[in-house]
Amino acid sequence: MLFNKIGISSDHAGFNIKTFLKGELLKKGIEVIDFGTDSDDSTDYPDYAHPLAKAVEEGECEVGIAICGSGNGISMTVNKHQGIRSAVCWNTEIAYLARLHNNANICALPGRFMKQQEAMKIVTAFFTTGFEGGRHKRRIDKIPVK
Ligand SMILES: O=C(CO)[C@H](O)[C@H](O)COP(=O)(O)O
Repeated sequence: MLFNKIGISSDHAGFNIKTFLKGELLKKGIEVIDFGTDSDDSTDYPDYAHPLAKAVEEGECEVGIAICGSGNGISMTVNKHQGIRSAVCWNTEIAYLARLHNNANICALPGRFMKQQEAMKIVTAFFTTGFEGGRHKRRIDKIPVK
């Protein structure tokens, strides 16, 4: 893994996968900061997305994992933060490209559409891939609204 301090958050639909991923990452000796939610009771994903995004933006966490049912709502929310590039990663190739080409700093997962082991393979691809830079750096520099 390229990162040692990871933030994680989810809504109720992502809670089970969050719990599983957190356990697996801790077993690997990675520090995990959990921004909730803390059960599968119905919640609103922005309440957990914004604290994660802030922590990644401010450097408290190097990168993050954000999980809701489809991955879309929580990814839309964290992407409102200027310093965040979140990608919905639904397979290992997309996760690899999100890092290699987009230098994504949050891996968003569709918790209702993947099994736990699949989610772990996806975050492993994300957290073991570096940014290629070059032409991709020029492009990501053009993403922020001036
Ligand atoms: O995927 C999501 C947002 O993108 C949410 O997890 C989903 O909308 C929650 O739905 P419900 O309140 O019906 O459990």
